[in-house]
This record gives sequence, structure tokens and C-alpha cells, in this order.
Amino acid sequence: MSYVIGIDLGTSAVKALLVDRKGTVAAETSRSYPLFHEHSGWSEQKPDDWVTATIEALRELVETEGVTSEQIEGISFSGQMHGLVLLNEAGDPIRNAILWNDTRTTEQCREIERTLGDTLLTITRNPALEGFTLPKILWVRQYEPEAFKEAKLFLLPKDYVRYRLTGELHMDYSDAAGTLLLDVAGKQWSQDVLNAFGLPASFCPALAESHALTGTLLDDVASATGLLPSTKVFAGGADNACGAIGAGILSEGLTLCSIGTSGVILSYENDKDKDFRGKVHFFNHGKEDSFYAMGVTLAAGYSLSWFKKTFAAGESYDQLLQGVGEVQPGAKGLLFTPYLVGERTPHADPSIRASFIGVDGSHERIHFARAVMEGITFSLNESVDLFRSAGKTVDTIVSIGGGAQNPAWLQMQADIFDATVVALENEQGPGLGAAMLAAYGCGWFDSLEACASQFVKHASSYAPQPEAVETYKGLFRIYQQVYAQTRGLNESLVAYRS
Ligand SMILES: Nc1ncnc2c1ncn2[C@@H]1O[C@H](COP(=O)(O)OP(=O)(O)O)[C@@H](O)[C@H]1O
Ligand SMILES: O=C(CO)[C@@H](O)[C@H](O)COP(=O)(O)O
Repeated sequence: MSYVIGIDLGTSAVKALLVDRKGTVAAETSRSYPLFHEHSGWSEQKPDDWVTATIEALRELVETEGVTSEQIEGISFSGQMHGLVLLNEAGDPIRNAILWNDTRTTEQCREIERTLGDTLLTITRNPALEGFTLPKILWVRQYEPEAFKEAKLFLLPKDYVRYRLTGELHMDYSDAAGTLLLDVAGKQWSQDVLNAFGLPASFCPALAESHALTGTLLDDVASATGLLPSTKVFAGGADNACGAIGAGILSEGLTLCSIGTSGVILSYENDKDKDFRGKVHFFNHGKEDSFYAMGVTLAAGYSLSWFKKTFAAGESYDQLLQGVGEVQPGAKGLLFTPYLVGERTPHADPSIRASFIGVDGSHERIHFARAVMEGITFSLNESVDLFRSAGKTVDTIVSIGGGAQNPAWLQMQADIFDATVVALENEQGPGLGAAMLAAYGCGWFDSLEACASQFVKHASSYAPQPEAVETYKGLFRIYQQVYAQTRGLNESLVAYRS
């Protein structure tokens, strides 16, 4: 039997999956790494922590009983998007990486809008948002000019890890799409955007398809991991593109809900000219010449993990959520908005913060837990709503990520989205999509679709329950008012946050 490895470089940890030709996950390893929040709104990681963790996770995976390194043909990646890694002439990072959930760059976003006007949306298909990469580049140039003078090239997180594994510099289209430097439909770095900000073309790495062969392992990496130096390394893709591939979202009409740290509603697009006027993100897919539109909730799973850490430290999710399915929709009138770190879709706002509305003396912790899950799902429903308003049919949604592990949450998704929600057998998130890119790249299949028909297996499906759907329709209308009604209050509170 031969194998491929899918590496999912997440925000909290790297996960590595060993997958055989049938799509069965033979082994899984993981290593976590720290996040640094030096100031409110800042979020950084050390690029070399990713590399050390990845090598350790690979080493443990290669030690899986009954598997030899000769049987492992290829590796590919899924990566947290947008994070800025700046390299000097020697190829070393000049500072910590600034991550997707770092919101320090509001000033630089306004500068991008002033400089490019409508051209930004025409070329990059996305608005200037704090999480994206170009504002981070401009921030470093403005506030750390000495360090920036050393910067010769930028990479995204998984591209840095791949570079350390192979010595080769590349970026795939699906991840490059989240930088605001790519001409998304034209699939090339935008000379207009680079010129507008005085950045040389040499600042950007070579572009590659997600399934493209980008090199083999360096000798020292091969000996540190136990893999062969001849192991093929494929470019890989953005975590959301890989999550979609791993869920079989490879043709029109298919929609994904992913609840990880962040949450997304993602819809496949064939048409490169489809115009959502910047209301949702529009990115290249990891499948060649295809695209997807996506709305993002910044603190989706993070809201529940924050709640667990703060009010149920030491308990598992299953303990915290025991009985949550028996609480009626609406959590006895308790409403939560998941704006713990600001929001992206539909309110791109780094200053907004979360609220519990309607706290009553009869509420117990389980009502708060249910309200948190409902609030996250209402936020994702704003994206479902945007897709429906743009004329898309959303009747079936494949649900992945940590949030898909709880059956009560899957039923809640069906009731709030008013769509059938499908869970996957042996759900592995973006790591499986990365493994599929390696499998396709190795030539095991003629297409990603053929690979998906072997690797992606649907499990239970959850139909919307008419009574709950009606209750949630009313609650969603109330939920939608909370943003506008708490925005001013949150702006006044900014001064007290540090
Ligand atoms: N058993 C569970 N039940 C409900 N939610 C869960 C469970 N396990 C994890 N989660 C949610 O999933 C999130 C983590 O999802 P994951 O896909 O692993 O995230 P990431 O890849 O961003 O690190 C947690 O923050 C939590 O909200
Ligand atoms: O910023 C985005 C997408 O635009 C995030 O989806 C990040 O790509 C990381 O997400 P997690 O997988 O860590 O939740």
C-alpha cells in the first residue's frame, strides 16, 4: 500500500494525516504552538515554531507501525490564510508572522482604499480588510522601517514551512488570493497593485497550482523526519480551499460550513466574473481554474473555546455541552453575538465586541452554552443569507470542523440555515484536502473529483425541523439588530481595552 501525507498548518496546531489510496486515514499526529498577543488586537506566531512542530509531527507519523518511508509518496499542505512572513536576503524571517486574526491594520486598509479606489475590487475581487496580507506589509513598512529595509520577499505560513522543507519558494493561487496582491481572475501578481505601493515584483514568490510539484525534501529534513529525500512535495492550498476539497465541494451548487477557530460559509464558483461586490470574499479554489465565494465569522469555534476556558476550565466539550440539545431553540431568550475579536462578514469591523443580550435570573450555564452555539450559527447564517440574496440556491450544506463533532450543533445548523446539513464520515477537515492534493499530484487519480469520489464519504444528514426553523427566523431578525445597536457602545469602550 502507498500513502500520502496531508499537513494542516492551523492557528493553534499543526495536524499531519497519513492517508492510503482508499482515502483511509492510517495515522494522525499533531503538535501545538503558541500565539502571541502583545497588544489588544495583535496576533503573532514564530514561523520557526511551525517548522519545528511540523517536523516533529512528521517524525511521529513516519514511525507508524507497519508503514515504511518508501511507501510514502508525497506530501501537501493546507495553511491558515493571510499571515505575513517577511524573509531577508538569506531567507530568514525578519520578525514574527502577523496572523489572519490580527486587526492592527485599520489605518493601512484606509490607505489602500484611498490609493486604489474601485480598482482594488476589480483586480483583487476583495475589499481591504485588516486580516489580509497587504495591509500587514504596509504596517511593517510604516512602523518598523529598519526591519522592513531587510525584507526581500513575503510568504504565507504554509509556504514558509514548505520552503524550509524543500528549499524552494512558491505560493499557490488559493492562498495568494488572500493577499490583496493577486489579480484573482487573471491568476497573476497584479503589477498595478505592486506599483501603487512601490513594491518590486521580486517581493512575491513564484505562483503555482495547488497540486503542482514544488520540490522534494532537503537531506537534513529527510533525516530529521525519517522520510526519503525523494518524497514529492506539492504546493497545497489555503485552509478553506483544502477544507472544501476535503468535503468534496468541487462543483456548482455545493456549499460548505466550517466551524474551526474561525467559521466560514463557502460556495463553489466556476464563473471567474461572478460579482458579489466585495460583500463576501472571492478567492481562487485549490482546483485549477475554479473559484469560491466565502463569508467569514472571525470567532466561531473560538467563541465556544473561550466560553469553555473561562466558565468550564478542565471540562471537555462533551461535558460542557451535555444536555444542550434538550434546551429549546432560543436558549430561553438569551442571545449571543460572537464578536470576541471583531467581525468580518457582513460587518467588517475590528472594534465591535461580543454581547449576551437578555440574561435572566433563571439562566444556567447550559443556556449560555446554547446561546453561544446559536450566536455563532446566526453569524454564519448572515453569509448564507448573502448567498441566497445573490441568487444562489443553498439547500444542502456539508458541515466540517470541530463544530461538526456535536450532533445537537449539526441539527441547530440545519434549523438556522433552513437547509439539509450533511456530516462527513471520519471528518478530518482541511488536512484531508491537503492529502487529496498530494494524491492527485502523485497521479493516483485523473482529477480531484475522481479522488473525492474515493476519499469523501457522507455520514448522517440533518433535515431542518419546521417549528425550529420558524423560531430561528424570528430570533435571527433580532440577532441582526444587535450589531447596529451595540456598535457605538463598543467604539466608546475601545479606550478602556488595553
Ligand atoms: N466535541 C466538540 N463539540 C463541539 N464543538 C467542538 C468540539 N470539539 C471542538 N469543537 C469546536 O471546534 C473548534 C476547533 O475546531 P478545529 O477545526 O479543530 O479548529 P482549528 O483547525 O481552527 O484549530 C473549537 O474551538 C470548538 O469550538
Ligand atoms: O482568515 C481566514 C479566512 O479568510 C481564516 O479562515 C484563516 O484561514 C484561519 O482559520 P482557522 O482554520 O484557524 O479557523
